[in-house]
Amino acid sequence: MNSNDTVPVLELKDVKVYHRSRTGSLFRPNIVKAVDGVNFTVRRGETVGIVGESGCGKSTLASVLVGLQEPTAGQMLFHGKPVKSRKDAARKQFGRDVSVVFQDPSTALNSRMTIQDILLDPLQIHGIGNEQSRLARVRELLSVVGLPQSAAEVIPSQVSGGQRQRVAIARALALEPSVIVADEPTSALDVSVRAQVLNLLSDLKRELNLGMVFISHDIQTVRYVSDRICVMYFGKIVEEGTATQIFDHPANDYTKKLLGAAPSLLHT
Ligand SMILES: Nc1ncnc2c1ncn2[C@@H]1O[C@H](COP(=O)(O)OP(=O)(O)OP(=O)(O)O)[C@@H](O)[C@H]1O
Repeated sequence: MNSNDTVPVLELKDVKVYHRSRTGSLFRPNIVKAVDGVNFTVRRGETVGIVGESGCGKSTLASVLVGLQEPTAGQMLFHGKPVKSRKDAARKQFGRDVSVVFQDPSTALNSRMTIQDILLDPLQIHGIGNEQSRLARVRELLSVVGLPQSAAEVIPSQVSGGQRQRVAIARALALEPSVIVADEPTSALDVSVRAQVLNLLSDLKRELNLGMVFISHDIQTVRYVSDRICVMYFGKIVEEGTATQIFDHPANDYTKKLLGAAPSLLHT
């Protein structure tokens, strides 16, 4: 870890995301506290897992972390500085530095573009290099995620689900981010390829000194990849610790319940 790694790439301070629910009346709306006062950090070189049941606010938190959702209250810091509105100049750097891998690569990738064009897209949008260097970067990205060079020529539906998620990971890496937010990245995949994709993410984190936010409803999967685990319940982080602390000495009743209900690794 060098000195830059001591400042979190992303930090949330008492972040809240509240929605008006469809129930309730105009005068007395019901408020859904999707994220309710979350403090969170992620640094380069660490994987922070966020685990909790469906509806606890994981995806909302992910969308705040990648800049898709403005918090109702609280603050997000990027390399120690507040991230302001979408028009803020720092947002461009933010867009390069924080990338996302979604649950389902079938919907996350443009089905009509070749894999080469999918990987060229972020490089072109950010005006990186020339045509030749961009094509070289595509070849490098394919190799980094363990895909054959021939994959460049085909469209996403012509490769397997696991390979499609590798394409999504390659796209997330294209701009050399500091942090990747992976929201249920293995849940839509066949059980037989989940461990391969998890191992790829862990290897990339180590080799590229990435920060990783790994979000899943499955505590065993989170344990497999995470250095630190945050347990989420009804919009709040109710417990945080290393995998050993959480698994061997859970302090919170909800964590204990999650552990009690945890199915065997990677098989949900
Ligand atoms: N735009 C919205 N309007 C109203 N309620 C919302 C909105 N977005 C999310 N919610 C509610 O906020 C809560 C948290 O949702 P979120 O999708 O973040 O949870 P989650 O833990 O990711 O669940 P899942 O794993 O099922 O996606 C849920 O009760 C959800 O219904």
